Amino acid sequence: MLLGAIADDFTGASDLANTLAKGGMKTVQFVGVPREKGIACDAGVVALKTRSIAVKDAVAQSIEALDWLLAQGCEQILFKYCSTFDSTKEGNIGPVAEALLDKMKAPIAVVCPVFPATGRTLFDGHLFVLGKLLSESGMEKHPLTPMTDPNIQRWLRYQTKGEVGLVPYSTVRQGSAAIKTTLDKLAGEGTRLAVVDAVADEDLLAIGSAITGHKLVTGGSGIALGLPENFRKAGKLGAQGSAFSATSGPGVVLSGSCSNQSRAQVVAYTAKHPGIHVAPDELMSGAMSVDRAFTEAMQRLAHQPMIYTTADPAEVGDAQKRYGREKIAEAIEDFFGELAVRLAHAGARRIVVGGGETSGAVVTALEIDAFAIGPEIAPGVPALAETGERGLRLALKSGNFGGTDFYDDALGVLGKA
Ligand SMILES: Nc1ncnc2c1ncn2[C@@H]1O[C@H](COP(=O)(O)OP(=O)(O)OP(=O)(O)O)[C@@H](O)[C@H]1O
Ligand SMILES: O=C(O)[C@@H](O)C(=O)CO
Repeated sequence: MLLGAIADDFTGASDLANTLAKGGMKTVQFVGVPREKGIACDAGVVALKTRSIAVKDAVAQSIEALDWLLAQGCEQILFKYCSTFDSTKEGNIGPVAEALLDKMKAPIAVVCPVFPATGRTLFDGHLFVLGKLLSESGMEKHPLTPMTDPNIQRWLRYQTKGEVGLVPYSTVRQGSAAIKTTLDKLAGEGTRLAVVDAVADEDLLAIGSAITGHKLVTGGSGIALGLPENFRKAGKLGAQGSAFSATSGPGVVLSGSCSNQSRAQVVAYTAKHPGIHVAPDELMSGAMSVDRAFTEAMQRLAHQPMIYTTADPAEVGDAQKRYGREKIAEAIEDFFGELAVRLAHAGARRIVVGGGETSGAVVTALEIDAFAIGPEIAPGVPALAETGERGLRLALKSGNFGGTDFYDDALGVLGKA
């Protein structure tokens, strides 16, 4: 294993695995830190669910993943977080990045959430989503990590002990040598994390080349664009090949994401397929349960039903006020996890999930060990094949990824009924 990645959520892990596989690295996505040695591959992506947990737990789990990846021989480690920098002022990106730097005795790491294919760009340290400032993009209403400040340097400073630097776009556009010189200078001054501007894939390729040999890299999946080439140039990449193949069997969609794009996707999908809406009040009162949702889904299984809690920000806010943000999130995630297990047991073979936390809950409950990476369904979302005997096919969609018809497209790429 040459490149080891630690992803703070499951959709993010498959987003990164997609970029690395497309870049020509044989890539495997692991669910949590494996207990055994890894499957032979160029890049191993360990998917954690550390985005919204307590800082000390996020740090401990990330260090455990780091130790395992280093033991597999990884030369470079990538800490993958969200392209919308999902975190609170209290953590977790800064503390995890600093702990990884310390453990690896690395002088500096870049911080680059940029992902141009999905409209995430960074200029003067300010993050934009499809041309809108992060804090005006809808992300300011995120159920768990509302992003109310678009200035990534400032946001990260709340979270870190050390200084956070900036490599501005004026440097990035001069190319890889200028970026490297600036990063070396910042490192010499004691800066350990440097936010790096980028607006296009070619900027990410230049940054990728500038950070050849950096022990730690941090960012969204875009920062990985240029990394396979570094290993290729060094003659370290073998023949590529994916263990993914499509399957046949019933398909279901589980949507727990409440993002703008997810809401549009749910409307589009339920116009053509059965939709089973799960309201927080019904779930908390017991009027809706895993049993009931399962029965309703099974009656409609031939039509690829969607079970969803997706709701608009006012409804989410209401539920959070009534039950507490964490309590309602946990109840919904447990619900989706248990439901996925029941559906898989009853024959569902293709499962598409919307939302990172939701995907984490589902994949963990299904006790999947690892995934082979298949074709890209939409930017940032590959088809996945469980490596174990059961061989479920999944797609884990980040909240704001994919076009309006993503769910139909995804089930089609995973196989047929
Ligand atoms: N109706 C609802 N009311 C309150 N909370 C909800 C509701 N529906 C879902 N949630 C919770 O909101 C969170 C949504 O987060 P999730 O990561 O799944 O989606 P996302 O943030 O849009 O996706 P991503 O992180 O991939 O961008 C989950 O914890 C989920 O349980
Ligand atoms: O970077 C992104 O936007 C996604 O991979 C993600 O992490 C969303 O959960």
